[in-house]
Amino acid sequence: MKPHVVIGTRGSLLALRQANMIKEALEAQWPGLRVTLEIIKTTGDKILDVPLAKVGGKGLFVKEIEEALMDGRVDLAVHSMKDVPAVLPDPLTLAVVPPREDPRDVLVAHRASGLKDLPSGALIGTSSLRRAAQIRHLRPDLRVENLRGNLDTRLRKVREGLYDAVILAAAGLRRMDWQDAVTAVMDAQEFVPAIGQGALGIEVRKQDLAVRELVAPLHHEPTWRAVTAERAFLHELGGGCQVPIAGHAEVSDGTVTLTGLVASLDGKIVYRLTQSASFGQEELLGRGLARQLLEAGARSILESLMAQEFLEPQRPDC
Ligand SMILES: NCc1[nH]cc(CCC(=O)O)c1CC(=O)O
Repeated sequence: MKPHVVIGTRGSLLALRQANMIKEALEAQWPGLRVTLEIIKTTGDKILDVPLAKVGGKGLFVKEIEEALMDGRVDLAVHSMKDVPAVLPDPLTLAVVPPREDPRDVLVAHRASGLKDLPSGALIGTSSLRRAAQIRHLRPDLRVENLRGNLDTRLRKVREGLYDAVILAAAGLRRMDWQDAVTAVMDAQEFVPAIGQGALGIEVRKQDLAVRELVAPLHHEPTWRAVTAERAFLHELGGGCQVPIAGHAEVSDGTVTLTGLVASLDGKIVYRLTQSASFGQEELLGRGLARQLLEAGARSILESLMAQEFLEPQRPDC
């Protein structure tokens, strides 16, 4: 057995927490194994004052970590699946997807019990086009402003009253043990989460069989099926962070059920479909749902967004 493995991770509190969860799981599984963390600063961590949709390049939060993997500086990378682009560099692979945390979005509000009772004109902070479009669709009377930064920064800005509310992933708050901040949990059908939200992915060198064997016990098949369907959907749409795309799959009784959504930036147009398929058909399910949404009208939304000069195709979801 390999005596020592190095995990590459971003340096945010959430990324470190997630990397430590995997470190602890590996150490519990393999007594005597030494696991250390190597913090890597990514482009997404360096550029904080620009909306994610306008920061260039794909795999904003993963690229530098993938380089460290390919150089052999680290042996595995722990990512939030929603930051991982649909296509990985050839020498690397997603070896393992551990059990998913709550995939839903939550509202953290200053003085309200949910999205429905925020006063007209209330200011919502989010950097995600997906969240902004869905807020505007449900509550066109609210104001949405770009807000980036790590979880702790965003929570502080609501607490200090700079925003009336923010939308965050339940998973991040739960992993940090900050779920007390949650005002309301959004229904995943009504407010569709990001592709891969709540799931982690462990990326490794394809050829590194020793590391693949070490991480194999952390794999969770149902999560893998759900995330595979969601990512096939994203890939077929050719989309990412610069378009309001959402996708959420659930797994039960041999069936995967996928809901996909494409919206216009202003939230006025929303295309949403739900479909099921049997185990083994996850890729087809995701691709098929994407094609149906494109036919239904999503194609014209995507084309007009791609035509805008600051946008480029194939970017990660956020
Ligand atoms: N965009 C940053 C990011 N990447 C993953 C999570 C949450 C954890 C997860 O989805 O697993 C978050 C924070 C958020 O969106 O609130």
